Amino acid sequence: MNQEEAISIKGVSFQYGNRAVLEDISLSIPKGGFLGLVGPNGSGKSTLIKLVLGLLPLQSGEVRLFGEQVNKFRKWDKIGFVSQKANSFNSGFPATVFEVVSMGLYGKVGLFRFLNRNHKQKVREAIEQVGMTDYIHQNIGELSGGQQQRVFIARALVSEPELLILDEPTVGVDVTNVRQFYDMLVHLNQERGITLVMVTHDIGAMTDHVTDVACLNKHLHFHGNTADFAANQDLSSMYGHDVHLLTHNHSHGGH
Ligand SMILES: Nc1ncnc2c1ncn2[C@@H]1O[C@H](COP(=O)(O)OP(=O)(O)OP(=O)(O)O)[C@@H](O)[C@H]1O
Repeated sequence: MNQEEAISIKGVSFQYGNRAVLEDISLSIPKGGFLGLVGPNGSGKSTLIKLVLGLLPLQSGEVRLFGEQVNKFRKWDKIGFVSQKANSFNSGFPATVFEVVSMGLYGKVGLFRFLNRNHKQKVREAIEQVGMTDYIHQNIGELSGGQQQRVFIARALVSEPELLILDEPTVGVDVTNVRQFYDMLVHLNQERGITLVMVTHDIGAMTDHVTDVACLNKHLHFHGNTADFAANQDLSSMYGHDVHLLTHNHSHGGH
């Protein structure tokens, strides 16, 4: 058992009915890492995340969180999760940014109206960490997709997690804001030391920011640092990195 690992996955296979979707996955994420988990539609990414979060029962293999087996793990406030379906509030939803982020403390304080000064300060700090202080009293439904995602990250941050798992957080975020969004994640990772796992299709922006990449398609095809991923021509083109290189060259005058 290694206490330096936030997540340790060993020999995990999973099937829905008799259909195998994960086969013999072994992958560990050190504390302080920033992993991008990539793979095509239906490759098993969400299934793997659900197994890590204890939302699906293990069929074979082992998952440990901070050294503890997932089925015995109890310190769920160490782990934040933001799903791709998070930003689905309509414009009439009657809750402000402050109220939505406060919900991240419900596990601790029971009800919103019982928030004490210390809790309110934590809520304000989480909102500041994601750069949304100017919108603190605005209704969540009136914000853009990218702004809503920031608010959901603040809600996950308010209980001061050590590990944050993000499932396709840039879906619905427009291209110009994606880079800022990644910059914010890098800040959380480097300045706050929060371990990040990010499931994404967005290979281009992702490889500029994460430290490690895992490529999943039922099997784990690759796990290593970003430079090794980029240097592997077969993997890069299979998982879309060539698209990024073309765009990159173009933005430097098409040389
Ligand atoms: N509850 C379920 N019952 C049966 N099959 C499922 C279930 N959930 C997912 N699957 C199937 O398992 C496979 C893996 O799904 P999963 O959601 O893990 O993939 P994914 O990589 O997250 O996909 P996407 O990128 O499209 O979100 C898919 O073929 C999917 O149809």
